[in-house]
Amino acid sequence: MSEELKITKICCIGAGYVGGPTCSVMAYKCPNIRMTVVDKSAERIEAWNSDKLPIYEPGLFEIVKERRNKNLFFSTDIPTAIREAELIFISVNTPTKNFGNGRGRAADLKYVEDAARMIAETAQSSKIVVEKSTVPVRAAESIMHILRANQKADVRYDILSNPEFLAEGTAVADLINPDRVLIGGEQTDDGLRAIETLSWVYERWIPKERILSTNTWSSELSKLAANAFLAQRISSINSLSAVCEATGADVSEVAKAVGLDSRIGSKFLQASVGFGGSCFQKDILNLVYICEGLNLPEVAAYWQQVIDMNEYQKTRFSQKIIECLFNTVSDKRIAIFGFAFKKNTGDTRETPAITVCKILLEEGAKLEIYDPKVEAEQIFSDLTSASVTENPEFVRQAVKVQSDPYTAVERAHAIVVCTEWDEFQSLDYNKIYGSMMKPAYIFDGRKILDHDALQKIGFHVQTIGKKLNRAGLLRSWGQIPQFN
Ligand SMILES: NC(=O)c1ccc[n+]([C@@H]2O[C@H](COP(=O)([O-])OP(=O)(O)OC[C@H]3O[C@@H](n4cnc5c(N)ncnc54)[C@H](O)[C@@H]3O)[C@@H](O)[C@H]2O)c1
Ligand SMILES: O=c1ccn([C@@H]2O[C@H](COP(=O)(O)OP(=O)(O)O[C@H]3O[C@H](CO)[C@@H](O)[C@H](O)[C@H]3O)[C@@H](O)[C@H]2O)c(=O)[nH]1
Repeated sequence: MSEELKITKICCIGAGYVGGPTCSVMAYKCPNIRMTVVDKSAERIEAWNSDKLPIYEPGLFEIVKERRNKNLFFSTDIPTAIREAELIFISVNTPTKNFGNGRGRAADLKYVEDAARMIAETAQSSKIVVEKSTVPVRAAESIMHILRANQKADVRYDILSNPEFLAEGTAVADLINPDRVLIGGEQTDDGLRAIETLSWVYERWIPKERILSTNTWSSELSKLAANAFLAQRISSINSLSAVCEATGADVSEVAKAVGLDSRIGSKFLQASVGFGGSCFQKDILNLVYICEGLNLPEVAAYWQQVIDMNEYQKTRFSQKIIECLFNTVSDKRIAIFGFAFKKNTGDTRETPAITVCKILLEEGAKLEIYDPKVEAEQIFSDLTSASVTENPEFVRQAVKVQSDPYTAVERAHAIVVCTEWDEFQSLDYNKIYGSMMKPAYIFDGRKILDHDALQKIGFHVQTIGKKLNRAGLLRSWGQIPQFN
């Protein structure tokens, strides 16, 4: 790599779950590159510059503390950061559109377009612009149009696609040691040179053989495809969890037996209450929308089924709770253990806990919610949103957020585990049993608890993909049984 390809200043537009951790790790691994992460939200930037970062990720605070104000800067001064940078990551949100054409399915690219326009207005020198946000196939073309239509003399732009594959809760580890880095670009001399330049940055800490380059459209589609494949595995095992509950098979045993086939592999076969998070549903809906637009209805229907199965699983689990509690939860106290969409994050976007709580609230339950990382304000904001209730005041009265699991379970009829936080495994369940109403129920939506031990204490335990109730199992033989 020649010296001229070296990058010394990078700007990242969007200081969210991707922009923040990605640039922090880049700053940590590339002390000679000055990273400036900008955002239009002054509140978010203030938090990145404080001791309470706006997102929780294991190991992130330590890295930020080490590099902040050395070669890692968080700022709202977007024009200056754009002007100074040689390479710009666009890492803004691309939510599902909630209006107009493609409502509920297409990705809303307005933030990406805003970022591209800001670059076009501000840049006074040539830039490599890198699409890090997850976007529909051919979105780079739109960015290119905007930039090139507003190009000043002596300013040129190269556009790259460099999707991010980090998972929340393990973002720092994923960024330090990724399975692969994907860089898509134009297959021209200029395009290949831009790919080489971005690759040079990643090569500061990632072995070159893990850096893959493709054409732009393959790179954009690969990101949607990877998420669709991962979510499809979860929906597949979740579909089988229903068969297990109806037959006496154990989904963990099935997943193990299936996953040991090296052609299938063991990861992402953990049956659960359903997948959540800001990406899987959004990206598959986007893929479905693209397929419909390409007049490929069979392909669209195939991927839509992954989402439909996930909805089925969340509803099925919630219905099971109601059925087991004698078909009524009206005025019953139910402790919800975990609200985040997975452990080790405070993120609640598309968390299955919202669906479970919504259904229980509609049936008149009183909820006592405990999550070690999600703020009460966030839980109330999620549960009073228009998609959950028409009556926010009713929800505020029916929900309490507790800062301690033992308080949450006092006089509760049931515990529902919605997130697989490790700490739920080491609670004192004898003490918990003592303070609950009887019969005391536990619904383990994450399959993390010791069900035998809980049953010995006296709990009635229900979980995903395994029938624990012996009487129910006997009843089920010779017929297609219901849950209990
Ligand atoms: N969250 C994840 O784990 C993850 C992983 C891989 C990829 N992605 C993708 O990365 C993208 C970003 O996701 P995220 O979770 O970080 O989103 P986020 O909502 O946490 O952060 C996006 C940030 O961009 C800022 N922003 C929006 N428009 C702006 C503008 N014009 N100028 C300056 N700032 C602007 C917002 O204020 C916000 O802080 C999405 O496309 C997402 O699909 C997310
Ligand atoms: O076997 C499994 C694995 C995961 N989940 C659930 O699936 C959801 C998503 O989990 P995960 O994929 O670990 O987290 P995300 O942060 O959503 O990461 C996904 O979405 C990101 C955004 O696009 C991608 O970058 C990552 O590669 C991709 O894993 C969570 O609710 C998990 O609890 C299961 O139910 N069973």
